[in-house]
Amino acid sequence: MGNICSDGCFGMLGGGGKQASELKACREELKKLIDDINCHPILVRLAWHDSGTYDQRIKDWPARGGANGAIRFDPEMNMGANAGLAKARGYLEDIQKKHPSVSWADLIQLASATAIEMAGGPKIDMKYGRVSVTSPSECVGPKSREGFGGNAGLPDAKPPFGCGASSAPEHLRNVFGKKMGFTDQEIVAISGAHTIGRVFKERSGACPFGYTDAAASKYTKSTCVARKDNKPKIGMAGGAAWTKNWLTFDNSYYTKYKDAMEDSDLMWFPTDQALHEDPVFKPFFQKYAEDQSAFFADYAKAHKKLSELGAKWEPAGGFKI
Ligand code: HEM
Repeated sequence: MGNICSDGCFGMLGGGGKQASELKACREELKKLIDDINCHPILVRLAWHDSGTYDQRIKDWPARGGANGAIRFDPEMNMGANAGLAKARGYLEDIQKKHPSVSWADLIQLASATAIEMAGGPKIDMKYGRVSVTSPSECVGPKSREGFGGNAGLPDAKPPFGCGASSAPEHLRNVFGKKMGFTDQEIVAISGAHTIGRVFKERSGACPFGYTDAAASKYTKSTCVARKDNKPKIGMAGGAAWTKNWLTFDNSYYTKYKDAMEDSDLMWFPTDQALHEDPVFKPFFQKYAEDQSAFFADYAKAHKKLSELGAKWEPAGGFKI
């Protein structure tokens, strides 16, 4: 019989103490921030790019990368793949100053999980207690990942792929499989995060749409409605999204991919296309299109895994809030 206390008992016994109550206070502040300025997507991206440096082939912390808060320091923040994310760090800075016992690594992951839920996505079974790195010298270098040309092995949306892969499926498996330890099914599930968010000319440069109404796509102008509750506000106008309701977390990334491929005001990268063309990815893509609850269940598991990659825990095993 499994040990039912392996993770959860810290939470059940009130483990984490002051940190747990401070994290709950942060969560309330995050909810208000997200509701006010609609920054759900950029918070999700910040957390994924903190975790996304993780390399399972490296054993030492923090050299192995992952969810350790290193993205807040310039050596990582200034990597090309992180363009635009300093804005999200700024949002969290004020909250962290008010709650210094909460680690940056935890705050970043809490913000992302809260953003997913607030956009209408699944509740993620998160745990906390991640230790944060404390200085820029603990960041991983852009070229530190064997087989990857830069960005600590974060993915490229289009060729040429920094790992030398000749196709998008091969690139996804190099990044998420070989480096980070995800299965093919988990790759398809976690990619569904693109059901929210946008691409900006000024950040990744991966689309012609940029800041302001003048440079926005049809679906990202300040008059557009994208939230699940249909509130008429989107935060900053501009960029282009994968879905029309890009502040709502649902399975439209899978159900409406043909729209995204055909409509020049929507985004669909070769790495998105790989998921419905590769013979092993495709059945999972179809399953998530047919069954939103299956997507939510698998997304929540993959997101939890991503949020814990490379982390060092205090107390050991972490705690629930
Ligand atoms: C499959 C590999 C992936 C590639 C190639 C990729 C690429 C990109 C690119 C180019 C952008 C636009 C950034 C900008 O211009 O501001 C973006 C945005 C975004 N990505 Fe990904 N991504 C990948 C996987 C993921 C994963 C695993 C997640 C989360 C779990 C994620 C979450 C997001 C979110 C939420 C945004 C929107 C950010 C915003 O609106 O500010 N992506 N991604």
